[in-house]
Amino acid sequence: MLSVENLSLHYGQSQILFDVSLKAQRGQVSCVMGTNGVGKTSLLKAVSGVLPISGGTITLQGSPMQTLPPHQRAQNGIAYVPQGREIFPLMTVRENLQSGYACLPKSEQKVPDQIYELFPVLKEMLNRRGGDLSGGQQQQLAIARALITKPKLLLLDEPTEGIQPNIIQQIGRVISFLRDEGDMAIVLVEQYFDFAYGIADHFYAMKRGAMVLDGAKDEVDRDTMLGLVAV
Ligand SMILES: Nc1ncnc2c1ncn2[C@@H]1O[C@H](COP(=O)(O)OP(=O)(O)OP(=O)(O)O)[C@@H](O)[C@H]1O
Repeated sequence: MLSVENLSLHYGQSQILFDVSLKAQRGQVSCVMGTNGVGKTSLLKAVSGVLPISGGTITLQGSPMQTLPPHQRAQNGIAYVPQGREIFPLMTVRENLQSGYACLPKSEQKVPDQIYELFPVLKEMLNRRGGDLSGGQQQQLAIARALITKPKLLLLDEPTEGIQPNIIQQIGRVISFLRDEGDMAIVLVEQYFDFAYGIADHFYAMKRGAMVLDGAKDEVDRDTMLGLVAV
C-alpha cells in the first residue's frame, strides 16, 4: 500500500530525516514510535505533502506521490490527522466534516452514517462550533473529517495526546475497527506506549531522524521497544 524509501528532509540547512524507509500494509496498524523531536511528525508531514522532501520516494499502491501537492495526495487517498487536531474552531462540527468533501466527487459528498456510528457524540453536536468541543471530541472530529475523504491511507499523529482515558479507549476501538475492515493502511505516530503496543501490528522506532527498528509485533521484543521510546 504505502512505501516510503530513503526519505530525507531538511528544515533550511538542518537535515531532520536521514534515509528513512517505511512500509504500511492494508488492514494493518503500523506504529512509528520515538522520543520527542526524533522526526515522527516530520515524516507524516512529508508523506501527506505538507513538507517538501529533499530525497527519496513515497509511493501509494505503486503510484509516486512525492511530486504531488497535498490536495492531490488527499484525492489519491492519503488522509492526515495532525498532532493538535487542527480542526476549524469557528466552524460548526457539520462544517468541519464538510470540509472533507473537497477531495470527493459531488455525488459522494455526504457524511456516511458510519461516521456517526463510530462517533455518536458528533451527531449530537453538529451545530456546535468546533472550538467549543472538548479536546477528546475535537480529536474524534479530526479523525471523522479524515474518514470522510474515504482514505486508503490514514496517518494519525499522536491521537491520544492530552485526551481523557475513556475517549482514548474509544479512539482505540475505532482504529481497531478500521484496521479490521481491511480497506485502509493506518500509520500511527504515538508516544503512549501501552496504547500503541496494544493496537499495532508492525512497529517502527526512530532515533535522531533515522529508523532504528522495523519489525512485526511478534518479532519485536517489548522491552527493547520500550527502551527505544522511553523518555
Ligand atoms: N519548522 C521547523 N523548523 C525547524 N526545525 C524544526 C521545525 N519543525 C520541527 N523541527 C525540528 O525537527 C526535529 C523533528 O521534529 P518533529 O516534530 O518531526 O519530531 P517528533 O518526533 O514528531 O517530536 P514530537 O514527539 O515532540 O512531536 C526536531 O529537532 C524539531 O526541533
